[in-house]
Amino acid sequence: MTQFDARTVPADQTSRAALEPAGLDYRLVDAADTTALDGLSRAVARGFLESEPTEEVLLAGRPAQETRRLVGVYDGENPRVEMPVATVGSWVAPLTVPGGELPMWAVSEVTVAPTHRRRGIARAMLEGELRAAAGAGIPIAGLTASEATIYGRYGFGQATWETRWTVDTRRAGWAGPEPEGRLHPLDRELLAAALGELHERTRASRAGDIAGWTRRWQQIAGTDPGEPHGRSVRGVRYVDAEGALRGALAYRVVESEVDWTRSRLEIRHMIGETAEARAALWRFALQHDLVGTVEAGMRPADDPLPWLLADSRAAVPTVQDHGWLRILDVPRVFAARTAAAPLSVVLRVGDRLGFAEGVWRLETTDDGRFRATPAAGAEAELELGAGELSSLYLGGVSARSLAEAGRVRGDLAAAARLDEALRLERAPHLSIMY
Ligand SMILES: CC(=O)SCCNC(=O)CCNC(=O)[C@H](O)C(C)(C)COP(=O)(O)OP(=O)(O)OC[C@H]1O[C@@H](n2cnc3c(N)ncnc32)[C@H](O)[C@@H]1OP(=O)(O)O
Repeated sequence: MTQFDARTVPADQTSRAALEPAGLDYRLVDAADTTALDGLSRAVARGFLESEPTEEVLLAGRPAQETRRLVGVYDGENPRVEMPVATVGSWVAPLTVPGGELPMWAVSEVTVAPTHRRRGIARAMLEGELRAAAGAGIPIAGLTASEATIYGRYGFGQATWETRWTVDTRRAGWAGPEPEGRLHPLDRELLAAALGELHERTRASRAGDIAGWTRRWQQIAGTDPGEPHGRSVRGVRYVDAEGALRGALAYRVVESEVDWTRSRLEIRHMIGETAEARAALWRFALQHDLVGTVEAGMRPADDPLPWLLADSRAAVPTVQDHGWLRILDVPRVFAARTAAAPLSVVLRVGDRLGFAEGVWRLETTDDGRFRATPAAGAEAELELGAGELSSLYLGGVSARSLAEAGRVRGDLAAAARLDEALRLERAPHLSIMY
């Protein structure tokens, strides 16, 4: 799928007008103007509590920034004129959905300077992003959030979750298969390349994943100059019995000063194209010498890890929201999705910003997809908000759970039918931060 270039979408005039009376200038940043680009990147680093970026770090960040639609909000009284007081960066990325792919407006780099917080700047920026995306015909937006409390108000809903594992390696043992392939150490440059290659080959197999980009792999592999622990990153690859690359692991070992045999191995990223590769990489981490604890974040909800261990209680999971989605075009997102069971249900969707608002008949087609059509006048069986509909879309949470929490209202039998149709074989999963 050729991706739409978000940089061609002009600044949203409603947001511009909302901020102007406060002396704030909301505008697109021209990435060819390196002073403006670096000013924005410095503001992003401040917003994300990072140290002041060096020239080398700014230079390394430019190629990725240049591909994004960057918005800065400028305060004319600011002594650093090139540094915005608020930022947002977006691009259009392919999002894997059950049965295909959708162009997704990826929202990132949302920051407001601590001196300018809670004056409605983030609201203007986020609503501006959604209007820009919808106006450009992009049917869904997505993001990963620093806090779970920020984005529900704009109609985003949690759609994928990450499991963080903490494993006591002494207790774990191994009950999984003995892989037939081989492991090889990789230096960091090769590791970045292997992660990028494997991600591109595997991302279509999990609903909720999106395409990566070069700098993301360089950051994970530790070759990016902005990575605080870059030089301590290590890598291995797994090749199958035929010699084909099937998996890669980026990790770091943090030495224990009190007991050298109880160091901590942090998994920064693990990709296995096959179950065998995933098992081999887990086994490598768990049996690493001098390691007492293995930690791994951003793992899917259905990771087989506990089943690979002799003692499943050695692996302790913590679950947290990870990927958030925001449906902008109800008929298009559902037409892109396959269904697990036949369905016909009427939904009333509330959306303060209007994009998903309405009464919709959601049904399945003869070719096993969904079809959403306006059904004004029909009696709604379920009522929910745009955020809840976005959470349900990938099948990662059930309508029945949301109904129990009061987030979906109406007929529980209709909620059960909706769940049957949205159900997936594999848990949806987003494997990177963006
Ligand atoms: C996709 C990403 O980039 S995730 C990264 C988000 N950024 C960060 O975490 C960096 C640090 N934080 C910040 O820069 C800012 O605090 C932001 C961007 C989170 C919020 O910016 P602000 O301009 O202060 O928000 P704004 O004034 O527009 O608030 C809009 C609404 O969100 C609420 N809100 C803002 N921040 C938060 C928060 N952290 N938690 C809960 N509610 C919040 C406000 O109370 C307001 O509520 P309302 O519905 O009653 O109007």
